Amino acid sequence: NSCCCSFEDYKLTTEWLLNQTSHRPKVAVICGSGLGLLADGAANKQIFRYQDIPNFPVSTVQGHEGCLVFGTIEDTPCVFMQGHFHLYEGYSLCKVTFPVRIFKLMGVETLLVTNASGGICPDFKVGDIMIIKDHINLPGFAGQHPLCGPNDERFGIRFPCMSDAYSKDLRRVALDIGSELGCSDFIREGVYCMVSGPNFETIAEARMLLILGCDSVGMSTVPEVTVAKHCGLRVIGLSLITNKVSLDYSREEKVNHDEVLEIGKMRAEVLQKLVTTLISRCQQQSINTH
Ligand SMILES: O=P(O)(O)O[C@H]1O[C@H](CO)[C@@H](O)[C@H]1O
Ligand SMILES: Nc1nc2[nH]cnc2c(=O)[nH]1
Repeated sequence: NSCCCSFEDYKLTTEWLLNQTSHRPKVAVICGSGLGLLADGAANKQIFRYQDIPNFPVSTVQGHEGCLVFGTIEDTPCVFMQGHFHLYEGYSLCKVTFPVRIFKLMGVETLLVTNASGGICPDFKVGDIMIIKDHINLPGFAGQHPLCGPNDERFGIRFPCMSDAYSKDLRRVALDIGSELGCSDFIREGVYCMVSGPNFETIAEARMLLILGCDSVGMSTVPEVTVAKHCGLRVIGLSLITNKVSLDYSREEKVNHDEVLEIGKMRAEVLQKLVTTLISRCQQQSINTH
């Protein structure tokens, strides 16, 4: 379970990208299932397919295009991952989180993670956008953790603090933008729980997650956020509630991945507006605090 990538692997990929592009991103955006279109608003785009980037994993899931897109949003240089990686694809957590350390070495300061998740909180509706306030690393409890193995001090310390994983300042900015855009009635805050997948939850599992304090559940994001915090990146997370997780044996609806992607399309426009405004404010905030 220890890391399969050496510092030289990270360096090689970083140097390859720095030689191929003149973009020097400050914000990295990870686009979750069906959310690759978040990159559409960027100008001066330069696109790399994952399969052409040395050491990069490739996307194997529908709704994950498998492209790294460099570009600018207003004046902020950004990089978008159209598709990310999951344990259930058979990747080690070292591979799942590989791009985060590349971003760090390229000079990125802020990571904006997005994903699709199932709503556990009974108040949540399909199409809600949940600003991630905190997470529960369920695979981590069982030893599936991206920081297991020898610690590389060049990235961060052995025992990183995780009590402030999601920037309080950026969460407030995201809430403000939501209200400016007139979306307050479907913007929420909550706790995201990662499970390994690939099956969706049984009803008993969903009930357990509710008792544990989870507001939504998905199969990603937590490893990337953990590695990002370890290496000192600022993190903000948005989770699109694509379905309600069944907590009741009498409910007949059955969740499927097509429905997850469909809700992504439905909320595409507003999510894109939220993300682009957030990126430009992130950068202003970072300038003001330096
Ligand atoms: O977390 P992302 O990849 O956005 O997508 C979520 O949706 C997929 C299942 O439909 C899983 O990959 C789950 O993690
Ligand atoms: N585990 C899990 N992942 C999801 N991704 C989108 N919806 C869901 C869900 O209901 N459960």
